[in-house]
Amino acid sequence: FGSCVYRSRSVQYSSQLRSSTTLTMSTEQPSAAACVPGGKCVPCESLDKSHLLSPQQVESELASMQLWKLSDDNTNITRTYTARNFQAAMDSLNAIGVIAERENHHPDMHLTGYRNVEIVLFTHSLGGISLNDITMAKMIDDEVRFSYSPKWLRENPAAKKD
Ligand SMILES: C[C@H](O)[C@H](O)[C@H]1CNC2=NC(N)=NC(=O)C2=N1
Repeated sequence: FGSCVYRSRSVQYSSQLRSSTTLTMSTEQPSAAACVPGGKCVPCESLDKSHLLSPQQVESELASMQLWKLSDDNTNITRTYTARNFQAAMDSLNAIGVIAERENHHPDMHLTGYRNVEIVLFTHSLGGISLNDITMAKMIDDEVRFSYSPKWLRENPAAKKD
C-alpha cells in the first residue's frame, strides 16, 4: 500500500572544529507525502486545485466503497460505525492513526457515545476531496481490523469482511 517515496534523509552538517566537519546523518520523519491510487505518492504540497475531484468523480470512486458517503456539501467523505465497545473504538482510531501518520494524510476522527465513530476525510490544503482521500479511505477499509457492535454489523452487512 502506498509505497510512498519519502524524502528520507536530511543531512545536517555541524562543524565542531574548523579542521573537521562532523557529518550527522539524521533520518527525518517521512516527509509530507500523500498517496494516490496505484501506490504512487505525491507530496501534499504538490497538490493544487486541479487535484480536486468533482462530486461525480467522488461518487464513482465510492461506488465500490459502500461504507463511505459523500457529504451533502461535497467537501468530504465520511464513514461512521459503532464499535463493540469503547476499547474497540479506541483501537480502531489508533490503527487509523498509524496509517495517517505513515501516509501523512490525516482524517478528522470523532468518538461519541463511547463507541460511535465518525471518520472524515478531505484534503486540508485544498479544502476539498482529492484522490489522496480516496486512497486513505481504501487503506482504512483494507488494513484496519474493526470490532463492530454485533447489532450494527447486522444492520450494515457491507462492513462484513469475509
Ligand atoms: C505539512 C503536512 O505534510 C501537511 O499539512 C499534510 C498533513 N496531513 C494532511 N492531511 C489531510 N487530510 N490533508 C492535508 O492537506 C494534509 N497535509
